[in-house]
Amino acid sequence: MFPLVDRIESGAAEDSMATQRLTKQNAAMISAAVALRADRNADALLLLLDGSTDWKRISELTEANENVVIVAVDTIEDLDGAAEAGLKPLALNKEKAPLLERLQEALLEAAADELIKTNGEVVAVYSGFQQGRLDSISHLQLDERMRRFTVRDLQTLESSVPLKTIKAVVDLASQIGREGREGKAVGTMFVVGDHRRVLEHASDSGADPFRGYNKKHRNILDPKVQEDAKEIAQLDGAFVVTSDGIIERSRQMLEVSHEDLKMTKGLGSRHWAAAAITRKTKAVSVVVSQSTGTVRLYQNGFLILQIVPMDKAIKWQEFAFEPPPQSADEN
Ligand SMILES: Nc1ncnc2c1ncn2[C@@H]1O[C@H](COP(=O)(O)OP(=O)(O)OP(=O)(O)O)[C@@H](O)[C@H]1O
Repeated sequence: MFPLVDRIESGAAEDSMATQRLTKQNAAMISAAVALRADRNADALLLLLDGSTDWKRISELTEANENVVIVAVDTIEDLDGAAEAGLKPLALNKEKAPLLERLQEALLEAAADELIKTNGEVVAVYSGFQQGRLDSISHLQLDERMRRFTVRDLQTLESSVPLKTIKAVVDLASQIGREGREGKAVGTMFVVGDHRRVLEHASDSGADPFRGYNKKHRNILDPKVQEDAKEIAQLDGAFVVTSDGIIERSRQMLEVSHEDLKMTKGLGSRHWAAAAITRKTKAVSVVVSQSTGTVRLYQNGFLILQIVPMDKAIKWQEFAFEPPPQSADEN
């Protein structure tokens, strides 16, 4: 009659799974957040948890049958049973990332899945200071500028490249645009799909660090490969990616004429090349602007999507007090 309970119990018994205990403290914090959500009439409640838990109990505590309750953990396995309990499960795949990055990713994913509006309000509960102990509640007002293409937007592109690949590339590009590398803004380009024809218009701009590796180590859906790509994105040239997500080449200069293209003023040669290659081939290109962090996606020579980055996430470790410059005092 209650297969859900069985599943939670058998799941919790597996050693490999991370769990979040529902202590009295944790339950009290969740109840407080539920009250705050109701008081503020926020769109959703977000529980950022360290692992699997008693989803049925969470569902009862949060009155999930009447409200949008998002439960975010790092791995999909830990969410087993959450959807059946009436919760909205989100796998972040951001293990060991700083808290704010996980929180931001949860909000972005929730907006992309249309669980919350990009200008909505969310009450979030999370462990801000001590793992496993829900000690913090935030009432967040999302920014109008939080734009991320929704899955529906992307589906219009699926004709030439599978949605899974485009989503992974756009996610990676958005991260590069938002985070840069070692404090510096980074611009880059990914040309995805129809790679043989793309390569007819490409030449090496330098030694290609991906060359010679087997496919497993070039799969852009793999988080480790994404980290490698972030490093290489600092170098000149484009990534050429197959439609199933394998980085075929990196550091490629594209040579394509763009005489017949119409483009927004102010965009430079990277953007022109990105648009032009999608005119000559069936590829989709995803460009990160170094100057603004904006991600643009081109298909058939046209701009299809534009994702303006959210305000950069605050990183605690980068906080350092700097006295105001002398000249400011003198003015
Ligand atoms: N044809 C091309 N193929 C691949 N990469 C290119 C091409 N043209 C330019 N780039 C890359 O783009 C970099 C920046 O060029 P440019 O400033 O003209 O581009 P942009 O479109 O204004 O981009 P951004 O907004 O990032 O500054 C170059 O250093 C080079 O790495």
